[in-house]
This record gives sequence, C-alpha cells and structure tokens, in this order.
Amino acid sequence: MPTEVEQKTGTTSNNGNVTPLEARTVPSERALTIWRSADAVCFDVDCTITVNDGLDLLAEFMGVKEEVEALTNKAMDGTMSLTRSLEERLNLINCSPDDIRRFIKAYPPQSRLAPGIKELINALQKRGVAVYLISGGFRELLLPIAAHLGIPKDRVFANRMHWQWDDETGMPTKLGSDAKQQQVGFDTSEPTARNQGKPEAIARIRENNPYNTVVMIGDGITDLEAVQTSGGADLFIGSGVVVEREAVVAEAEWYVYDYKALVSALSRYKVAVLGSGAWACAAVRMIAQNTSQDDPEDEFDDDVRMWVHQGGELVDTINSTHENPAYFPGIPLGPNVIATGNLAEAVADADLLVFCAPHQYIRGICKQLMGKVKPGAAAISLTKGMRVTPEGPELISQIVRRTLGVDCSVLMGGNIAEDVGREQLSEAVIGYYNLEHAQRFKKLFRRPYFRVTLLPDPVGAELCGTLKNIVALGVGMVDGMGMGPNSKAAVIRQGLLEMRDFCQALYPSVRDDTFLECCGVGDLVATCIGGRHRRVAEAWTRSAIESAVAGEGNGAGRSWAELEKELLQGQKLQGVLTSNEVQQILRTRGWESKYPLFTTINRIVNGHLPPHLVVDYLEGAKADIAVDVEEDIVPLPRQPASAMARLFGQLVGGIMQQGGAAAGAAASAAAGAAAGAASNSV
Ligand SMILES: NC(=O)c1ccc[n+]([C@@H]2O[C@H](COP(=O)([O-])OP(=O)(O)OC[C@H]3O[C@@H](n4cnc5c(N)ncnc54)[C@H](O)[C@@H]3O)[C@@H](O)[C@H]2O)c1
Ligand SMILES: O=P(O)(O)OC[C@H](O)CO
Repeated sequence: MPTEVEQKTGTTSNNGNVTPLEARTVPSERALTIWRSADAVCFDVDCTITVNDGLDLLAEFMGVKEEVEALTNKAMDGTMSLTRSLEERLNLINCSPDDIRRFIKAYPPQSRLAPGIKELINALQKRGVAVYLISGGFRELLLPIAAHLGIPKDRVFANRMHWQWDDETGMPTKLGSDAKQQQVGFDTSEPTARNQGKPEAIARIRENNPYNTVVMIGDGITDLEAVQTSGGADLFIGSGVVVEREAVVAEAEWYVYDYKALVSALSRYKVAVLGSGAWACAAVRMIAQNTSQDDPEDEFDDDVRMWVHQGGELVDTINSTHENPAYFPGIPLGPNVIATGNLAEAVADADLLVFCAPHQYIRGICKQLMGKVKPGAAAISLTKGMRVTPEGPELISQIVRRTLGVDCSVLMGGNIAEDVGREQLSEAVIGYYNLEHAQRFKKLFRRPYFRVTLLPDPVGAELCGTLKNIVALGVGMVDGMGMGPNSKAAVIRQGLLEMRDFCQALYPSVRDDTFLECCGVGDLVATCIGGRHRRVAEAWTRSAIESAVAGEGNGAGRSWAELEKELLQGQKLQGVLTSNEVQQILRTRGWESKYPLFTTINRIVNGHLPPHLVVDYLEGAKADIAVDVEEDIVPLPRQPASAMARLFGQLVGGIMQQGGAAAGAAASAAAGAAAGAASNSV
C-alpha cells in the first residue's frame, strides 16, 4: 500500500504503477451515505485475494505464468475483450478437474486472502448486507474462496468451464498431448464472460432481489463498468488493496487502500447529548427513539450518551430506571440512553454532539471539551441564550464553533419540554450552515409528533429562541398584574417587532420570514402561554405587589433567585440574564430608545421601574435611568433600590385603595405617573 506521502506526490507505488495525485481516498458524503445504506455489496474476486482471481496462480501452477499474466492485464486495462482474454488464458492453462483439485490443495484460500477482506465481509453480513462475488474468473476456482468468506454459492457470479468427457471413464478430462487440442473452453453465455458483464450480473441480482442500494467493489476496469451502466450498481468503490490501476483510481468515486477504511465508515454515527435538564431529556428521548428504530439506512448507533452535570447518584438512577426524576419525572427516556457524569467520556468517539445546557454554562463546557472532540464531528445547539463580551455578542453556536472547531447547527421552536415528552405535536426548525449535517440532525430528531424543517437562517433562528425569553418575562408581568389577553397580545406583538429589529440590526442577513416560523412567532407564543419565564415573572410580580400592599420589604417582594429555586426546582431561568446581556448591547450602541419594550422589561427586572410600566413601555424606556453597565452584567439582578421600592409600594398601595381586584387595570393607568416619578427618584 502506498504511503500517504507517495499518494500525494504521485510517486511510484509498490506495484510499479504511478499513483495519481488525486487519489480519492476520502469518500464524498454521497458515497458514504450509499455505502452505509447498501443492501448488497458485490466484490470482484480479484480484490479479495492476493493473486489475481486464482487464474494467474493456476497459470503458474501449470507453468504458463508470464503469458497468462500478460493476457489478464490486457483485459483489466481494457486493451483486449474479456471473452477473448479468457479464451486465450484458458487455452494456455489447459487444466483438468484434477489439476484444479491439486491446485486448491496447494494454495488453500485462507493462504491468499487480501488483508482485511474477511473482517469487511463479516462486518457487512453482520449488518444484514448481502455479499456477492462477481468475477470474470472461474467458478471452479472461486467456490472454495466464497466458502471461506462465508458467501453462499448462489451469490457467486462467474464463468463456468466446459469439459471434455472421456469416452472410456465418463469423467471430465483434458484430451491428448497437444495443448491446442486440449482446450476445454467455457460457457460464454454467462454475463461475466464478456465486457459489460458485471453490470449485467448486478441487473440480474436486482431483478431477483428487492435491493434498493447495491455497491460494487473492485480493482479492474470491468468492475468500474458496474456503475457506468444503468441498472448496475449505485456506487463503485475502487480497491487498491491488492493491485492499483491508474484508470480505476482516476474514475472511482471512492478509492481505498485498506479495507479498514470501509469497515470504519460502516460504523454508525454515535450521538452525545450534553445536558440533562427537561429539554435535554425530551431531546434525548426523541433521539433514542430514532436511533433504536429499525430503518433501512440505520445510520445511528443505538446507544445515546447523555452527560449529567451532577454526576453520581443521578447518573446511577438514570441508568437503572431510564428516567431522570430530577428534571423529567415520570417520562421514560429509553433503555438505550446511557448517562455519564464524565464529560470527556460522553463525547469520546461521538460524531454528533447535541448541546442542551443553560447558556451560561456552555462556554465552560466547551473549554473542558477542547481537544477531546472527534475530528469531523458535527454539533447542534438546542440552548437558548447568548453571551456578551466587550467585543460584542456571541451566539451559543458560535462559541461551540470557535472553541471546538466543529460545524454547529441550531434546533429552535416552540418546544415546552414536558409537552414534547408527552408526544404532543410540536414543531422545530434546524437552522444550518452545512446542509448535509442539518439533514442528518433532522433524521435524528424528527418524530411523528415532532415536525422538523430546515431553515438556512441559523442566526435568525438562534436569536429568536434567545430573545423570546425577555418577552415572556414581560408577559408574566402582565399576568402578575391580573391583566387580560389584550394586554398580553400587545406585549407579544411589540416583542416580536423588537426581536426582528434587534436581530436584523446586529445581523442584517437575518430573514424576515424567520419570524413567522416556529422558531419565531411559534416559540414566542408557546413560551408566553406555557413557559417557565412567564410563570416565574408572574410570581415575581405578584410577590412585589403583595409585599408593597403589605408594606413589607420596601415593596421589593421575593428575588428572582428565590423564585427560580422554588418554582423551577433546579431548572434555570435564563431570561433575566439574557435581558441584562441584551441590554448591555442596547446601551453600548445607544439603541435603548429603539427597543422600548426590551428596555422597560430590563429596568423592571432590575428594580428600576415598577412592573406596571410593561404595558406602557414607551414611557418606561423614556425614564432617565443611570446604570452601571458592568455592574448590570451579573447572573441575577439585584433587588430594587430602596427609593424605588418605596415608590413602588406607594404606587401599589394607591392602586389597591382604588379597588382591590381591579388593581391590574388601575395599575396600567397609573403606570405613566409611576414612570415619571421613577425617573425623578432614581
Ligand atoms: N425546558 C424547556 O422546555 C426548553 C425548551 C426548549 C429549549 N430550552 C432551552 O434548552 C436549554 C436547556 O434547558 P433544560 O430545560 O434542558 O435545562 P435547564 O435550563 O432547566 O437547566 C437544568 C440543567 O442545567 C444543568 N446545570 C446546572 N448547573 C450547571 C452547571 N454549573 N454546569 C452545567 N450544567 C449545569 C443541570 O444539571 C440540568 O441538566 C436552555 O437553554 C433552555 O432555554 C428549554
Ligand atoms: O420554559 P421557557 O420559558 O424557558 O421556554 C421553554 C422553551 O424555550 C419554549 O420553546
């Protein structure tokens, strides 16, 4: 086998042929897909044994080596018709059945198998792939090889010798002493007896078997024909394991010097999910359903590894009960989900990486993964959030790409984890740069209840998933004040508008129609109806009002951290952090007034304005609030300033005096006044 250097420089290989510069040893995606989905693989016998289909060796055995070899090469190089070359070779060899028996005894198949061929055929057969031998050689010489490789006789396509029958003994024999008269001939009606015979043999195989995908592997020009004729093979793989032919190297879509390359390309994609929260569990469940499913392509390894941040007991519980009681109780993940607390172990050998942890941890996870990810792996991020650095914003998929050097798509949509776990209809898009990776991920995620479409706007999709969390906080505030659907719809509409403007201001390539997709308006509506951000923001607002009414805690109510812990029980509330991150961008770019809803929500979240102003966001954004940019970029915001809290308390007190249950309506009316007061007092 030539070394990599020899291949690249076009030097002479060990068999005397010149290796072309462009040896196609790296399969195209097309070739890989066909190879992995093959129902039948046909081998030319020449590339399964170290000496040309036995005929050359038989020639040596019969003492006519050089003459026969020359004829073989003429047929292989296409300079002589196959039929003629066979006739002439057979005439020269001129053997009897007894000669063949002696020959096979002298050269048993196991002594001349090509390196790695048995392992390759075993691997194919283990996968349920039908293996054939198709050869321009002779059945009489090939059947022992087929038997040794575990290939049934009826899967051997080759020529058949004709024998003369001895009048005396009734046994097949050769005649007389004159070589010319001893010719036994062969059956020229077999397709393999002529050029174009291999595609014809494959067409026959296809006629008699329901194969969708057939691959031909060989080292000669007649093998290459298998793919150049309609009805023949879907893919030709050139083999340089035994002999390398320039014409074949030049034409083969994929060329191998070692059968190990084919065995390893057969192996299925291994999947690792990084995260074990509710959405990670819903995702791993879908993935595990798909990888364990019997599908014709069978592209994925059944087992799916899931990294569990907590490790320890939770890992053991998941592996023994196949459930994650901490984040996804009552919903089975699947017996083929294998949890591990070891990040490196989770990604070892993984071809497909699914990132699904809260956004604030992704950078740390990636740092730990540097140098541990398989080269050529592809990633997808399900995480909603972004990072803001002094240099500007960085999306989660960008962090993955930058730190690990792998392609990273995103999967976004209105996907409340528990609903997906209950197999209720949900939609998602895969935003992608690399279409082939996106298609593979689509196969990994799509389920009858989970519709996945591809969207060539990865940035738009990811930012939508990030920004909707801010709007959901606003909707939760509206709920917390007891306001109805009209007010929520108004906040949602303005939120969608600001989401679009913000995305396109930062990334002008983001498409308008992305906002009408399930990652845009779909996710926004789902989160604002049933998400945790809405729920926690509602509780936060109610608590603030109650505390103000009771005159306790300076009207501050309970903190976000406290409510996150109590209501989400380990799940993370990313929207508060995202609001601060987005606000830093708005502030540093002087865009706050262009995004009045985002700005007002951020000021409310941080206690600079009362919640009522969420429905009067134009006023909220006008308030002249001095904030320390650096100080604001903290994981959880500080409590309201005491001056603000007092103001908030007075305001709510006034509202409550106006009519108890009607407080919500009154609150919105009072919001304008509050904004003015707030701007004066902070
Ligand atoms: N929950 C949903 O319905 C849903 C739906 C769609 C998208 N998402 C997004 O998916 C991502 C993950 O959400 P989720 O619901 O799976 O999890 P989550 O947001 O509820 O967070 C819990 C997970 O965070 C992990 N965690 C806690 N501390 C950690 C640390 N220091 N380092 C690393 N991991 C840590 C926990 O182990 C647990 O797996 C988020 O970005 C979220 O916005 C969530
Ligand atoms: O529960 P939330 O608010 O984090 O939203 C969950 C998902 O992002 C909805 O698609």
